[in-house]
Amino acid sequence: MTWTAAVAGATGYAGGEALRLLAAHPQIEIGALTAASSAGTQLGQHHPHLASLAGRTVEPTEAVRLARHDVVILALPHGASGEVTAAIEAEARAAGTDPLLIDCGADHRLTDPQAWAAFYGSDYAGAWSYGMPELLHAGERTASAQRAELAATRRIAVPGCNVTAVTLAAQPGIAAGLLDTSPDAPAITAVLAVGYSGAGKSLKPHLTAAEALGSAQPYAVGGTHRHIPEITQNLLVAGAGSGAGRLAFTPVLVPMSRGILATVTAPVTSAVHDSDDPTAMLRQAWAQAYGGPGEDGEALIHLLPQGTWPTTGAVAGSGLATVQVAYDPVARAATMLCAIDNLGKGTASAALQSLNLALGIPETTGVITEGVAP
Ligand SMILES: NC(=O)C1=CN([C@@H]2O[C@H](COP(=O)(O)OP(=O)(O)OC[C@H]3O[C@@H](n4cnc5c(N)ncnc54)[C@H](OP(=O)(O)O)[C@@H]3O)[C@@H](O)[C@H]2O)C=CC1
Ligand SMILES: CC(=O)N[C@@H](CCC(=O)OP(=O)(O)O)C(=O)O
Repeated sequence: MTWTAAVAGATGYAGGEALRLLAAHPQIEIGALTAASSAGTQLGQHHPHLASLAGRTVEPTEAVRLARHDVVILALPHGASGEVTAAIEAEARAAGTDPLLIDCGADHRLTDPQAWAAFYGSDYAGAWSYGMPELLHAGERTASAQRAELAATRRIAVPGCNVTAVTLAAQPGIAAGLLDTSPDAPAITAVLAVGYSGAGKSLKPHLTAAEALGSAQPYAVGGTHRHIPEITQNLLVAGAGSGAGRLAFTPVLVPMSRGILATVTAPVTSAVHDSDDPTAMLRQAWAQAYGGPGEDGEALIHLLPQGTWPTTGAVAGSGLATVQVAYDPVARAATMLCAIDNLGKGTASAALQSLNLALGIPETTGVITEGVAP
């Protein structure tokens, strides 16, 4: 069986990566490609690497063009996609169609309208099923509840890329009750090295080569990044206590086109630091969630052998995440790392996994499971 898929925001980075994967998906036929200012141009002008789609004409983003497809992937600026998804739903109701809608933007991720208002400010568009199949729910040691939800939904919100890296790094320790997230515990701290493509393709002075090459640039410092409530939301789903609400999050732009390396530290419980082998205790929880090195487990999340560290280079171009956890006896903390490609596991691969689950086909169909090196 095949399904038609349209991509809105096709000329952007996230839309382009979704198309790269869809073009190789055996059960997807690519339909309308839409955008805004670039409507009327050919896709090859924007994505010369997408050879099979180079001659396709970019259309305006209009609900009537999108709603006739089986699947619509939206990769639009946040705030824009909420309006477009509402228009597609209205058009689909009128036409008697029921497209699977997958939004790569932030508009449908947050379940708390107040968190949306505090960090985004535009009208709240409502929460959809969260497109992270590996998200652990409280009480789970391997992920199944989120997969079940995605298999039964027609509306999917793809996670933010920084959120994905932090959540995958830390959630096994939360779900196993090994991290101290009690109300008075020290804050969880996340510092991320992030690549430029996370900021989208539009021209920004701080992203020109003259400003960015050879320089590391922190941004959204001091509790202001809009991904903070989304990370907290995930950690609470995984079973965190209210202390997880005091997440200290600092992203730093570094000179690479793609990639995120998240380093997350959190205090461990007394059960961990009083144990004979805290490292083994921590690693066991991560291995249970994802599978240990060389073992079966999550197909796209790899716990590395002890003492080896995730790198962005090893996951570039793929849908993989690599993770590691170490015990810091001086800080009485777990140091947890995760590397992803922001456009891979951070966007398009997560969208494709969710699409596959919702259509009832094997979850990793079309997802790239090997990196590119050097
Ligand atoms: N880049 C990343 O790593 C990640 C991005 N995302 C999310 O994906 C979405 C897209 O991001 P990204 O690809 O980086 O952004 P880009 O700026 O690269 O692309 C934006 C796309 O949206 C189109 N567009 C802009 N405004 C409108 C509008 N009002 N109506 C219709 N189309 C519009 C643009 O068309 P045109 O070229 O014609 O202007 C372009 O195709 C965002 O919500 C982003 O937050 C999520 C995770 C990671
Ligand atoms: C480098 C850079 O600017 N990165 C973006 C992350 C983009 C992302 O995750 O997308 P959403 O907008 O869909 O949440 C940021 O930090 O805001």
